[in-house]
Amino acid sequence: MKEIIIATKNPGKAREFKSIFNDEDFTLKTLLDFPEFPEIRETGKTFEENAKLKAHAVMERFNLPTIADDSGLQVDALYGRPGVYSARYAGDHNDAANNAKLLSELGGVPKEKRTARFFSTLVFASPNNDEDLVVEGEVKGLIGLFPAGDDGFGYDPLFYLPELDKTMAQLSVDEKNAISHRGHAIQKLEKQWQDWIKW
Ligand SMILES: O=c1nc[nH]c2c1ncn2[C@H]1C[C@H](O)[C@@H](COP(=O)(O)OP(=O)(O)OP(=O)(O)O)O1
Ligand SMILES: [Mg+2]
Repeated sequence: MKEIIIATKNPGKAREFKSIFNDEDFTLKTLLDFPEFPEIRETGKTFEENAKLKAHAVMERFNLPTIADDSGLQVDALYGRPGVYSARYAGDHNDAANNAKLLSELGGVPKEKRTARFFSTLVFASPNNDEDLVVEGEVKGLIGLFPAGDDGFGYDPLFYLPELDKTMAQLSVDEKNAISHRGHAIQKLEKQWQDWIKW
C-alpha cells in the first residue's frame, strides 16, 4: 500500500486532512503517528517557506511523499499580523493565550473594521519529483468580540463568518473543509497531485 505523510503535529489539521484527503489507493499518516519526530523549526518568512521546510524535513526522514501545511491568520487592523507568526503570537503555541492576545489587541476596534482572513499554503514534496507542488487557499471573515464554539482549533472560536452567522468553531469538520482556507487548498491539491506525482 502506498503511503503519504502529512507533516503536521496539529491534531486539528490532521483531522481535517483525513476527512477529505483519502483514497483506497494510499494510506495517510501524520507526525502524530511518529511522536518521536523532532520539532521542525519554522524559520521561514513566508507560509510557503515554512511549508517547504516542514515537507522536506519529513520527506527526507521517511523517504515518502509528504504534504505540509503552513497557515495563519491575517488581521487587517493589525496590518496582516499575526500572519506567519500566528502559532507563536502570544509566546509558545498556546491557542487560549493567542486568542486572548488577539481580543486584547483589537480592543475598541468596531465590528466592521475587524476584517481578517485565514491563509494556507500546502507544499507536496515527493522523493521522485524534482519540483514541489504548491497550492494556496484563503477564507475571509471577521474577528468576533468574544469566542464561540468548541470545534476546530486555534483561532476558530474568534473567526466569524457573516454569511453563516457562525464562527469556524461552530462548524463540523466537513462544513469547515467546504469553506476554509485549508479546505480550498486541499481541493486544489486533489485536482493536481495525481498527474504530478512520480511514485
Ligand atoms: O483552520 C484554522 N483554524 C484556526 N486557527 C488556524 C487555522 N489554520 C491555522 N491556524 C492558526 C493556528 C496556529 O496558530 C497557526 C498555524 O501555525 P502552523 O505552524 O501552520 O501550524 P501548527 O504549528 O499548529 O502545526 P504544524 O506546524 O505541525 O502543522 O495558525
Ligand atoms: Mg507549526
